[in-house]
Amino acid sequence: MINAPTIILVGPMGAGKTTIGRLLSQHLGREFFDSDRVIEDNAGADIPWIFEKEGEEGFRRRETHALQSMLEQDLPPVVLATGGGIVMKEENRELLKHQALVVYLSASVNQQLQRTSKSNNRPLLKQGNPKDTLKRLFAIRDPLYREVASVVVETDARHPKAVANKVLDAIKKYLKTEA
Ligand SMILES: Nc1ncnc2c1ncn2[C@@H]1O[C@H](COP(=O)(O)OP(=O)(O)O)[C@@H](O)[C@H]1O
Ligand SMILES: O=C(O)C1=C[C@@H](OP(=O)(O)O)[C@@H](O)[C@H](O)C1
Ligand SMILES: [Mg+2]
Repeated sequence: MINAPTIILVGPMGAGKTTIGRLLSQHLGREFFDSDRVIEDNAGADIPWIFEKEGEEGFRRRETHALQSMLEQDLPPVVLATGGGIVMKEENRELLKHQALVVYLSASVNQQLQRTSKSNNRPLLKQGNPKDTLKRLFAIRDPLYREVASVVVETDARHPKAVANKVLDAIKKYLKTEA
């Protein structure tokens, strides 16, 4: 068990935030949340529906609200997976930097493409060429993920369990240097 604050996973679509977050929460005996699920539960609708009816702007408003309400609650430390675009708003980045231990799960564009190709629920990858979109988003967002993260873990060609172990090791190392 480690004595860390709330752990928040950031990174691009397909980095494995949802998958690794769940594994980490099980390992740490903590509750697991995913901001995308919180948004869907609050809206009573899924993400494609929200994008269709309210546009990306509406989704981002809901995302900030979900992040704020999660971090404002006086919960014991949890594991929170976020959506890939959470770093786009400065107010979100400020919350992330100051309220949690943030882990950036990084992945190459090819790996992101492979991992996102099986599902149909990411509206940003439904318009245009998905590889070009992922490349464009990576150029904008990679520096923002690095800005908010205390720890960066590369996920390419690693089984989810191996990634989760790597994250735990990286967190322990980070906490030691902070102590
Ligand atoms: N390290 C990994 N190796 C292989 N497949 C992975 C890995 N991490 C996640 N996946 C798979 O990739 C897909 C996307 O993962 P997900 O956790 O939803 O990513 P994110 O939440 O970052 O978009 C899922 O099908 C998941 O099972
Ligand atoms: O990168 C993004 O802007 C998005 C990522 C998605 O989450 P995942 O990163 O878990 O796929 C989801 O929040 C939404 O489709 C928008
Ligand atoms: Mg996810």
